[in-house]
Amino acid sequence: MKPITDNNTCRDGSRPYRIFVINPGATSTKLALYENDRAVWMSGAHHSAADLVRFHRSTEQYEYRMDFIRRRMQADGIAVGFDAVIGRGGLLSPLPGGVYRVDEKMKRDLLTAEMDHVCNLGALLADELAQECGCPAFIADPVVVDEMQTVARYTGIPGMMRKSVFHALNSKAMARQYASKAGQRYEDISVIVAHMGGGISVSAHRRGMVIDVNNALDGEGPFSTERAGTLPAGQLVDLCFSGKYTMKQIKKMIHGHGGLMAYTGTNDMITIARRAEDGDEPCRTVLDAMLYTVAKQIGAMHVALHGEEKAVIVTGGIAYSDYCMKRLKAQIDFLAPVVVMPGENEINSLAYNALCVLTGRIEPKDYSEMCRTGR
Ligand SMILES: Nc1ncnc2c1ncn2[C@@H]1O[C@H](COP(=O)(O)OP(=O)(O)OP(=O)(O)O)[C@@H](O)[C@H]1O
Ligand SMILES: CCCC(=O)O
Repeated sequence: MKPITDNNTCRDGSRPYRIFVINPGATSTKLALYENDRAVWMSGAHHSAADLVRFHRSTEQYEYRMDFIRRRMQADGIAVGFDAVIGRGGLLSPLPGGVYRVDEKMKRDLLTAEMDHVCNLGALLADELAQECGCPAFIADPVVVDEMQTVARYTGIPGMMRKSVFHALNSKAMARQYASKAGQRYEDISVIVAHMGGGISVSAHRRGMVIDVNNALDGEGPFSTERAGTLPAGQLVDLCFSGKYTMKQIKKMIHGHGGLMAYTGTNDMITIARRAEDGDEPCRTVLDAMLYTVAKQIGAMHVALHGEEKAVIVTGGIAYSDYCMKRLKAQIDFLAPVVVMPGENEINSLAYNALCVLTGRIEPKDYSEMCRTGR
């Protein structure tokens, strides 16, 4: 994170800003307390499948996650007294990137969101803690950031438009970090970012705007450790009408039990890569196939950017895998320099965004107003 050197204390200059960060993930909750740009407390845990199996929709996990947060805070003596609370943004209406104040409409929209993902809880959890201490709650660069160019929105069926749903927060943060290290502004360059986590999104960033990206949640693009990616439409239709599966079962094949999980029985890339390296031929072939779909998607974004990208950034948990990175790079390094930035920077960038609001460097956007006027 870029260090803050000016105007980074409370308005009266007496103490640093206290920013509480909540990042609910599919199988984890990550928490942090920042004083200005410094993390003074970090906590979090993996939630086991056994713990989560009783919940049908992610929003049903609200009490469970809030209880987890309070227990972690209590255990480490973190009192509720903050200048801002910021959470990961959820599946709202499509929005331009930026920081948004949590408001009543946002909360209602998250509770009734068509698409289900636990990131829908970020704003709701943040709001409860913020209300308790009378500070503002925010989200930043939610997964629905939509800056797609018009031609990227079309499908071959009128009325069926593509949606921009991707790892916006981390992808933009990594692209900014790359630009800053190269002595440039994110707003002045083009880059491709491949986020390889539980889902995989490959986004084309042109001068600060993501002009095209695969919908990582809804059957588009590469297949991933647990998602099916783009499927042959005709065969999918046949499967849906075969009478063998319920809608819920088909959705599970696409999202959750698809991809490498369906072929290998695990969604853990560490295990899968080890098996491939140890000579498990079927495992190696399907992993190669997944990496091939990622490489092809990167090629597509290269075209979207007219080949003007300064780099292809590869990020997310899978970017830690030397095995995967070596095999991916070999397929794409003729396009542009490949920069591997493993892991994710979500907690850090959420805190940074909140600090920018508190210090007046970012004007938070009004979600309700944005929905009403489209601006
Ligand atoms: N050191 C590592 N080597 C190889 N793979 C790793 C390593 N660490 C994590 N992974 C893999 O990364 C994947 C998870 O990545 P990440 O934590 O970015 O995803 P997530 O937060 O669960 O989902 P998403 O990023 O889609 O929201 C898992 O398949 C995990 O096995
Ligand atoms: C769409 C971004 C979140 C995910 O893939 O899990």
